[in-house]
Amino acid sequence: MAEHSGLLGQLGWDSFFEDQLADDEAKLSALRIDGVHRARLTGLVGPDQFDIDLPARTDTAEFAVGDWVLADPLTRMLHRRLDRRTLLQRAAEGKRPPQLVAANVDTLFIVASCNGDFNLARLERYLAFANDAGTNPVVVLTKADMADDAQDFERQASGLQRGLAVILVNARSDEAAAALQPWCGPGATVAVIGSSGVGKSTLVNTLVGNGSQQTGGVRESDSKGRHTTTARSLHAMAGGGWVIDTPGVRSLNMKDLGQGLDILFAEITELAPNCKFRNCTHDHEPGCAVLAAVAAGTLDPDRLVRWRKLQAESRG
Ligand SMILES: Nc1nc2c(ncn2[C@@H]2O[C@H](COP(=O)(O)OP(=O)(O)OP(=O)(O)O)[C@@H](O)[C@H]2O)c(=O)[nH]1
Ligand SMILES: [Zn+2]
Repeated sequence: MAEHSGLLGQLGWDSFFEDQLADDEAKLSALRIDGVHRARLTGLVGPDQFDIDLPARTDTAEFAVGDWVLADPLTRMLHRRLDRRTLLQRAAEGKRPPQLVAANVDTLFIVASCNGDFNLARLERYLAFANDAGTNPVVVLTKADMADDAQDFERQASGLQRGLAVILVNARSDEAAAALQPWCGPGATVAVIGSSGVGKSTLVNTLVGNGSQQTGGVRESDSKGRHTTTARSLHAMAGGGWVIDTPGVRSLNMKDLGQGLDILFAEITELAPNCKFRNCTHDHEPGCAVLAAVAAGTLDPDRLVRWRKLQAESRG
């Protein structure tokens, strides 16, 4: 697969995927899935998009945009999907399995704006979701150009999780792309989530560049050399790397977000072993280290209330 290493690397290929190859798989092509349809998958090899030939009974619902697959280099017949580094998924109704939304996203830009819609509990849910998916969350606070005290929003968001990066931007300005460049660049994959109207489209357009919603010069041709038009889900960013923007990512809602709480609430998680009872709910129990921390003023009582609520939901 050496002949592809440059192009593959730009698409996000690295040793995590390379190490999964068996000896007899070295001659296969690696493609990055950029389109998942009912009976069809498309994948990128460098800048070229191909239809992937699917064996009978392949369920495309088992694939997500951002997945890496191996295929025959000539026929593009699917061989197998590689293990994922990260996976964004949505809770389904009832006992149905979760719906796959995007795979191998390195960084999730959680977008909120510096105005009356700003809501810490909502940000916590998005953070829990990012943690659960295995992605690195970065909070992007838009409309900083319209706020009287944008730093105050930044301060509040920064307190939500240890080591959390919080970036103030005007999503309409190219400076936003520069500020987010540490998480972009060749080989990086990002996705953007957040409530309606916070500036997700605006931010994606700024990251892609040139004011166009275009796709970074991706050519479209199927295995027979026919040109096809497919809604693109993986957009090349001007500074390198890819942003996944799909209806699936955009419509993630609160119901989908209730896991990954241990990382988000590390200050609570770390106190719990000091509680007298192993199954302490930090609500009323004697000898509770968490309640003691609240009483001592070292733990924010609002955080405990929100933790309890999310905890109950995630068990729900
Ligand atoms: N001044 C300013 N306006 C912004 C900024 N970000 C977004 N906007 C404006 O806010 C409005 C909503 O932005 P969108 O990008 O459509 O928001 P969205 O999150 O994609 O919204 P949905 O499609 O409903 O999910 C638009 O009019 C943008 O121009 C910003 O940082 N500063
Ligand atoms: Zn306790």
